[in-house]
Amino acid sequence: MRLHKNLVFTVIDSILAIFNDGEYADKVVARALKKDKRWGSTDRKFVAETIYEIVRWKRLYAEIAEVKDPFTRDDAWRIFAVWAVLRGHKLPDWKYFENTPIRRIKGRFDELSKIRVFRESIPDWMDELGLKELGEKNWTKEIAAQNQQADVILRVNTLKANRKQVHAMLMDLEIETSMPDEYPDALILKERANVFLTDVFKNGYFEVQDASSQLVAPFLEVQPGMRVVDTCAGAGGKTLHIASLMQNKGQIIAMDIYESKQKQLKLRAKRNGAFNIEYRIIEGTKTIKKLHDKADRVLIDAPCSGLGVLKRNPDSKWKLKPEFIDEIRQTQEQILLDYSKILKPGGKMVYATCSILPSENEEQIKKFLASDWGKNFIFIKDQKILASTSAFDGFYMALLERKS
Ligand SMILES: C[S@@+](CC[C@H](N)C(=O)[O-])C[C@H]1O[C@@H](n2cnc3c(N)ncnc32)[C@H](O)[C@@H]1O
Repeated sequence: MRLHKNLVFTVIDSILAIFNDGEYADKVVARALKKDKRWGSTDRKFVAETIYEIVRWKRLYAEIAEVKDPFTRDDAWRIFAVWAVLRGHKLPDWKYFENTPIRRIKGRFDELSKIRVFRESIPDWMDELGLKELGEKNWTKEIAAQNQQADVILRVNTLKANRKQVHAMLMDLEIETSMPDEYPDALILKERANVFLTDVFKNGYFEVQDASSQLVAPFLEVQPGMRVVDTCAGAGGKTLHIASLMQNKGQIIAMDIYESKQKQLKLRAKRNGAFNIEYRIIEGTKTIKKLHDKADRVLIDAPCSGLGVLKRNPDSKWKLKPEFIDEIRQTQEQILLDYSKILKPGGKMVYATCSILPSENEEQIKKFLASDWGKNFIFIKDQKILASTSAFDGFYMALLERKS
């Protein structure tokens, strides 16, 4: 594809906003795509994918381009030139590309590809953490897998239709999907498409949700008629899945500390036709105490480092800080102790994260079970999902039962 100036200018503006102004890549991409109504699907694809690729490979490209944070506009052009050369584009005769050292770029790429932090384009601290927690062999495979572009995966809303029906509805719109055996409600897009624009989406027949994430709600073993508390519901990816598994029978209490996320969940629930959800904002310990011993099932989809979902959020490589991971581990520990009290004796609870670090996952569960309160619980099973073994997001989930 020929490089078009207005598309490339948009990419340059966008990467500067992400790298220098700390903006989130998804928001910047959404804004960039609204810039010019005349752009066709190929143009939009170029803008979105190029921004994400440059974000993903920032450290490698900056090293090859010999530029350092914070980037000037000229630096951003040099980074772009590295991207273009490595992707095999013929550089147009624009002034920004004068004197681009094409052979040197390729040579530096070959050299730096021998060193993991550059090849996989990650900060040193992240590499050290991954090595310490997963060991050399697993970390090397895992970080490589997390640098692949993520598939677009849908979860069929079985309150409205079954998977075959939604597959057919999308086929009518020339959106081809596959139906993986191990994920009963999932449809995987064969080619990327903006599914949010379809009436099938607007009428609530599916949500976009990674395949690994789709394993969490079934892990909780919910049944229609139960009382289920989703303690960290956020915008409700898992709440909506639980609602469909419960066939709208029983009660779901969706909680979070942020009202803005709950607002999104309310809109999604309406679209999905999920009627059995009550909403609560956690304002302090009182909100939790009122629910002590009341639930058949509790889901703790805990806040975490997100180190299992770098495919989807490559800018986390640059935004995440080790201090944040230390803090979030403490939050996880506290949440497990506090929110597990919501469970009735005999009830079951799932603790889940989208992290691949044992210190946020199985080690948190071990610590909980060894605590005074944790002695009231039985460990039933857990599942550790790496992106390198599943081809989907990295996730962890553990099922515990409160003793009767
Ligand atoms: C992994 S996200 C949840 C994703 C959501 N369950 C879904 O499936 O879409 C973790 C959520 O925990 C919330 N959170 C952070 N600290 C919390 C706390 N102390 N109590 C409850 N929720 C908290 C965050 O606002 C965030 O929405």
